[in-house]
Amino acid sequence: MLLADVARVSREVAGTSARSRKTALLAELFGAAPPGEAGLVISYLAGRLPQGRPGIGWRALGREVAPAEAPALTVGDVDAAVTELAAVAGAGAQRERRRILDALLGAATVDEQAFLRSLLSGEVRQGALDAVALEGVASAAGVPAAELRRAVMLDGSLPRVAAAVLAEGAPALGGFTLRVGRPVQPMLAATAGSVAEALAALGPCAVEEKLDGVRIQVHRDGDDVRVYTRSLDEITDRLPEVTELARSLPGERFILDGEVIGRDAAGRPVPFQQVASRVGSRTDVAAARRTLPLAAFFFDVLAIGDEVLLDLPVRERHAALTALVPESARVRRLVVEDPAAQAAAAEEFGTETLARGHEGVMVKSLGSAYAAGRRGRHWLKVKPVHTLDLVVLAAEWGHGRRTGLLSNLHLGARAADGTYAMLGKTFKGLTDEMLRWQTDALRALATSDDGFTVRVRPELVVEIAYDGLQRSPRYPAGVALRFARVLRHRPDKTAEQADTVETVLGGGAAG
Ligand SMILES: Nc1ncnc2c1ncn2[C@@H]1O[C@H](COP(=O)(O)OP(=O)(O)OP(=O)(O)O)[C@@H](O)[C@H]1O
Repeated sequence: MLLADVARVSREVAGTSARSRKTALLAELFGAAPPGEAGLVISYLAGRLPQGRPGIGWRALGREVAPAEAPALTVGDVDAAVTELAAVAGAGAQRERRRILDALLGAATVDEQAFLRSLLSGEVRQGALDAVALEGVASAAGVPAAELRRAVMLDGSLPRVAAAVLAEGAPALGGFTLRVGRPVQPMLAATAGSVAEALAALGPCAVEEKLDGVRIQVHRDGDDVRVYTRSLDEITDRLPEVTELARSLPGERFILDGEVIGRDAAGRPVPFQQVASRVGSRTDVAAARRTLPLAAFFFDVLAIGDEVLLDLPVRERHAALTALVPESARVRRLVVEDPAAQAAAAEEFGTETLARGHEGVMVKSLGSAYAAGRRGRHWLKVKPVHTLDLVVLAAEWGHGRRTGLLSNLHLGARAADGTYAMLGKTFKGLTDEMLRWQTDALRALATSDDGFTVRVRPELVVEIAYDGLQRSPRYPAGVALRFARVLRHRPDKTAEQADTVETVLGGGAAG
């Protein structure tokens, strides 16, 4: 398929607000794409490169290259060039990348060049497009969107499922089922203001301790154990203690959902930052393990043997979990069959969980299924501090002790049209280590630098605490954050998972 067709449809989809029209445009494009290329087309439309972002600076991308007269470049050509770019390493890498880039841009028309530049720079990340693309694929392949959505949820990749269903039609969907070794999008939680509010909303429920660590999905198939993060990255090698635990359990094949935390000598949980830094470090895992051993606590089981448990209610999944995992490796929980009679006990469970140093509680409806990849209202988190996940839009160079470091962050929430509305700035809460880390991370995302402010691609998510909102005509949403402070960077989250202006204004933060 010609890149020109993808670039044209991308423009048309961005230019129309009617969802049905967007779906029709995409269905037509997917119908015309060879099934083998459909996955690439979807990725490009959403602004994603399957190879990840190649290390090309905005300067190199911005240079002028004489365009081709007529469109001839195919998406396959682009994919080959990006693969080549990604493989370049060693001395002279920059020159070699430039050569490949220039050849690619030189083969593209003016319109295609514009599309390629935004694709390679990552400026256009249309996360919202996946949902419409899914409907477009369903329509092009003649399958119900709900069935396609389930297959994508189980497989984790729309491009892969789309390629199969466009080639083989509905029968291909049966091939996508939960498999050990293929991570599934974790279920997410919404927020409740208090334990009482959560009980009132859910009825019979389980109140669980909410551990502030790193989410893990553990797959075991015989001796083969794999551990994935919530963004489905494999981290098996970094967590030998989890692998050992999984191998010791009385089941040959299963998928578990849980959290790893670190504990101090007194058994209290250590701050999240320490756990994240342990999980993030690839070097000398054995030494890191000695310094901070981690412990896994499971709260759900998604499959045992050939049986997929996702559609079973919490009550039954938990019975299966109890049979598989000893109490010492499960999160503590209180079953509340009768919310009216057990309100005080639930409240006390929450207070006691906080006293033991945990973040809050998770309240889960006993009758609910596991909604993978969804933030349903069946899991409600209750935390004393309200937080937001916002996207860094720019950062200002620091002064004094912070000279040479990117400090003051410009924070934005997702707006309905796919852009980001700035809600304020903050440099509070950042430790020296966080400043160094964010300076490197933001430099890699830079799109411009005027000596004061570095503008960046909107990709880095930070979790902030704030005291409330104040009216502010200077900001696009008409409000600004009061006393925002950074709690942590969230490289495990994508900008599409950040909070929206709507949640911020509604006061019901998702985080
Ligand atoms: N008992 C539990 N049940 C479910 N999740 C738990 C539990 N204890 C801790 N967690 C963690 O809480 C996370 C959800 O809460 P929270 O919203 O605070 O986290 P987050 O990482 O900011 O994610 P998000 O805001 O996207 O839900 C889960 O992803 C999981 O890592």
